[in-house]
Amino acid sequence: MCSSHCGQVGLGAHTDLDLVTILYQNEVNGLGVQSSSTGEWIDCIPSKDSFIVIIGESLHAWLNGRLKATYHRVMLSGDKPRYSVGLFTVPKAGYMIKAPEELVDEAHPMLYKPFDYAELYSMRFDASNEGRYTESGLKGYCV
Ligand SMILES: O=C(O)CCC(=O)C(=O)O
Ligand SMILES: [Fe+2]
Repeated sequence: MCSSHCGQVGLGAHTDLDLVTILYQNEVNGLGVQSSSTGEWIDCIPSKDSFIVIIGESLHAWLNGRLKATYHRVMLSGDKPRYSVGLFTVPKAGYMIKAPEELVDEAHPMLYKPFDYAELYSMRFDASNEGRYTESGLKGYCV
């Protein structure tokens, strides 16, 4: 059975800005991840005792694009409440995120200029919070 909000977006499509996010949810699904190759949305159906690991934009930049930041969203379904807790790993303010030399060469030019995570974060999550769902906070900020 599906209530009136079924199929509505609970949390819009976004990437996380941090390094890595670790999510744990109750047994009500709703999280979807987008395939970076096909654009297709894939329902995430974790087993009861598993964690979901999401690559954030900062790790994507630090690894000079070797891993992609995952677009994800939450869709509403059913009547049971969904609970989800997240551990967001973030660099301390003042530390610069910069791809190491080993990952930068002619075939892999540096994708992003070095940046301070705290500044990137405050740009996206300003008072309006509108930046939360911008395409990529990182691209606007430090390409
Ligand atoms: O509710 C979830 O499982 C995802 C939450 C999320 O993507 C976020 O807080 O950035
Ligand atoms: Fe997220």
